[in-house]
Amino acid sequence: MTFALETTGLSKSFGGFEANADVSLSVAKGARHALIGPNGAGKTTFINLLTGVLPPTSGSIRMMGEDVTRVSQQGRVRRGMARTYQINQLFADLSPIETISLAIAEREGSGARWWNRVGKDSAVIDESEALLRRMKLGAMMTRRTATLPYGKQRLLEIALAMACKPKLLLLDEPAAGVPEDERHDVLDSVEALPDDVTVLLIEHDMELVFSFADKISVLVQGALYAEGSVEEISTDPHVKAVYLGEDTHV
Ligand SMILES: Nc1ncnc2c1ncn2[C@@H]1O[C@H](COP(=O)(O)OP(=O)(O)OP(=O)(O)O)[C@@H](O)[C@H]1O
Repeated sequence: MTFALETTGLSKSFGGFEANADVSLSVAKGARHALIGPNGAGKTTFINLLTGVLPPTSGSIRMMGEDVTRVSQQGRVRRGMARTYQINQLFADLSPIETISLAIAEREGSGARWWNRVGKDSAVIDESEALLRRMKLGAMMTRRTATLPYGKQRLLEIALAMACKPKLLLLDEPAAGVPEDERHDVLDSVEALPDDVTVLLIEHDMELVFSFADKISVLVQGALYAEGSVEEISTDPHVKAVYLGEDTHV
């Protein structure tokens, strides 16, 4: 079987400290896979290895069957990998429609040309508007990004990743910092992502993980600790003991 993503024995050491230890994880094509684990378990390090931000100490990464362990960050993006970040990294002075149109034009190889004739390429504008509506940003697409509610800014980050037309989307804590009254917009939008996009979600919000995932992997102290369905992981006494505790909002 060809997986959308497959790591084999992936390890990363910082000095003598092993942040990822022999992680072999397979994400099926079209999966809704969640990676959970306590603070400091090595989730962000793992994403940084997947995206090529950090080189692994050992092990390999395959994407759609191809070994990408030594492929650059840009090369992985070209092969269909997109990520969102834990920290908001948007252009504060642009509107969502400008941000997404620029990303789509860039994808189509006409970034600078499009920028010189803002608003003239109707195919780019149409695709941007459709994407923004799908991400519940339709009513705010012309506002300055800096003035959007925080939850909407997080949705714009996902829309920006989706503008690359990814095959594999890595979502790094999309609900982190989102106020309670905006959380459901994020949950709904993540659930409405297209079926043909494989999604690996890193998240502390267990309500989002349990409603979204068809498979969950648990990372503890850099190593894979358990894997299974929502039912299996949510009822596993060992996982509960090391991670979930009494409260599902860790
Ligand atoms: N560049 C680095 N140099 C040294 N140690 C690092 C580096 N990056 C991460 N670490 C350490 O590796 C461990 C795993 O960190 P990481 O950020 O990957 O965990 P995490 O599971 O994403 O945590 P959180 O849920 O808090 O974001 C931590 O102990 C961290 O201090």
